Amino acid sequence: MSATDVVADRVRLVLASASPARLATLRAAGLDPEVVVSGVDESGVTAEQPAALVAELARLKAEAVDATLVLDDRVTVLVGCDSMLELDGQAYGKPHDPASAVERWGRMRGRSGVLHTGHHVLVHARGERLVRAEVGSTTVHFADLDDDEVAAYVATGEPLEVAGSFTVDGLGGAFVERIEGDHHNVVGISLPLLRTVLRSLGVRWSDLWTTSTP
Ligand SMILES: Nc1nc2c(ncn2[C@@H]2O[C@H](COP(=O)(O)OP(=O)(O)OP(=O)(O)O)[C@@H](O)[C@H]2O)c(=O)[nH]1
Repeated sequence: MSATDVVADRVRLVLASASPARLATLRAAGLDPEVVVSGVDESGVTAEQPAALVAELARLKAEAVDATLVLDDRVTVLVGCDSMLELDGQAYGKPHDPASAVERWGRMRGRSGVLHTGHHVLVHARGERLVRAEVGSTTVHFADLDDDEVAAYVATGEPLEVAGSFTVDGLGGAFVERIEGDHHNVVGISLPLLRTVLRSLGVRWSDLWTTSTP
């Protein structure tokens, strides 16, 4: 299947993620994915390295949703993702509770970590099932917050349910001094990485733009 075989009105894009940030990122880029949440229990999954962990979790999510899809004659593109912050060799997902968020910021502030996002991409076309997985990694340099700023940020609740206890595009933006690598990879899905992966699987990025693109 060549890239020219895929045309915008015959591509179904499925985002296997509950992440509002991933959905918003894809929509802002002119795509209109169908969201199917995997419900995968991430708690028991382990891996040697943080990058391998996000790759495995992205795979589990994508495969879980793929198993439920009813394919039709359209090309179906399915994307599963997982993000974690690597700090001192350890992988950190969502802190969930304020005490954990405060403790982590105590170790993040004034230092840098690597936000890894696993991308697991499946393409169904002409009876073929193509797969490619890649991990995007972005170095994030954190501001040296004082204790009051950490407390105030945690009190907003934002850090509790995001990987690494921070956002680069939300309230946490003021606490990210610079990054080395892709911005959207930090948010939760790397657009340039996805473009490259899809092209290698015969899907042209511009064919995914919806006709309703503003
Ligand atoms: N807006 C924003 N969200 C972030 C940022 N960093 C991490 N996140 C979010 O943190 C969450 C990481 O948890 P994941 O397990 O990867 O994804 P999830 O939200 O639980 O959704 P699933 O893919 O269904 O598991 C994702 O929703 C990311 O979009 C950021 O800088 N900005």
